[in-house]
Amino acid sequence: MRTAVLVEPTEFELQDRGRPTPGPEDVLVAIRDVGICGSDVHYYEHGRIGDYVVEEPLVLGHESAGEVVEVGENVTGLEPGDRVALEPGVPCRRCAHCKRGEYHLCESVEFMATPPHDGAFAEYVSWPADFAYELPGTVSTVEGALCEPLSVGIHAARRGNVGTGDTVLVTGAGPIGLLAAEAARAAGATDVLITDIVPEKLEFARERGVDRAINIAETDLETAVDEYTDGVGADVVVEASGAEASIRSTLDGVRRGGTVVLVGLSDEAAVPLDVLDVIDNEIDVHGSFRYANTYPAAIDLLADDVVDVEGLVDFRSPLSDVDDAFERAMEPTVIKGMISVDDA
Ligand SMILES: NC(=O)c1ccc[n+]([C@@H]2O[C@H](COP(=O)([O-])OP(=O)(O)OC[C@H]3O[C@@H](n4cnc5c(N)ncnc54)[C@H](O)[C@@H]3O)[C@@H](O)[C@H]2O)c1
Ligand SMILES: C[C@@H](O)[C@H](N)C(=O)O
Repeated sequence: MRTAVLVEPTEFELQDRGRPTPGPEDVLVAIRDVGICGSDVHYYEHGRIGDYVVEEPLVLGHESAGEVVEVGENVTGLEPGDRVALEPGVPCRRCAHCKRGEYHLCESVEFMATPPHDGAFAEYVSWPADFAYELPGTVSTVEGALCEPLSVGIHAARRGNVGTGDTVLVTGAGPIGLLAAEAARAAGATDVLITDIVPEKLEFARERGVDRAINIAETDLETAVDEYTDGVGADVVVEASGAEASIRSTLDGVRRGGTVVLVGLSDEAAVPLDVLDVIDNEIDVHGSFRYANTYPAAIDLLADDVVDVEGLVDFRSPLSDVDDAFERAMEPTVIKGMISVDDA
């Protein structure tokens, strides 16, 4: 099977690899669509993300969906011909975190395209059937693949306990910020504000329906949020840029007694936050890492046309053009590039 393998930073090789054989609990999936995530681009450019270092050739891509072509002998509920979205992180299912339902925190999770685990830029992937979610007829495999970043957004909204009537400020209008904003809206937020420093990103966010798009390169965040909220501040701030200045400014946007959810991954592990501000104003600061139990909700949001993920897609490239696709994905105005594996 054709497989795009990152052999060196900025160098993919199209290899012919053996088609995997599904184990008794697995499904063999003919991959159709795979999103290019910022983390894929980071591995492509730098060969590492923090402590995760690409030491052996690695197959990237963890936002994927396709068609089941074979099922293991113990698999029930899925059959050849079903279209599925693949949840990329498979936990041990036995540890205390798994048993509490927070399986994304499992220390033994194997996450696609995170060294040393291969991802989905390949014609076939064998995957545990309980992490393959059937897509209804109205949900495309492009949408199925983008259940992954949508899941990050849903989890962030859940971590922020976003509720009916809330005002939510999202910082950073990349795919994660946009989908966090739309997940917040779906959770009941009636006012959604977003920031960025790239005018095209802000214009796009406006077109997708945010109530206020703030260019933080030109406008003071606190002033803009105060103006919108009559000096109260946002109930929930979701930080989705990873920029240090933005992480620090979350406390300027949140109301007293509100919640800050940190999603964006800073290049620096330590970012100063004013803890006296946190204490005095009783701010809840929550980390948000990947997701658990979100795929069914993501699929429902797509099936019900509550969230439009296809509108985020700037281009779709065949697997054979993976190098070019990654170069395009790095352009600052691009939101989402996709690889169409079956078009190769
Ligand atoms: N915690 C998790 O589970 C998780 C999952 C996926 C991604 N992430 C992280 O979330 C962040 C967003 O991911 P993405 O794919 O949307 O990235 P992205 O780079 O496409 O988007 C980030 C956006 O932030 C904007 N930005 C930069 N500086 C800013 C500032 N000072 N204020 C406001 N906006 C600013 C950029 O212009 C860009 O539009 C990244 O840091 C990524 O690593 C975290
Ligand atoms: C969650 C996922 O989108 C992220 N890129 C990760 O590797 O954790």
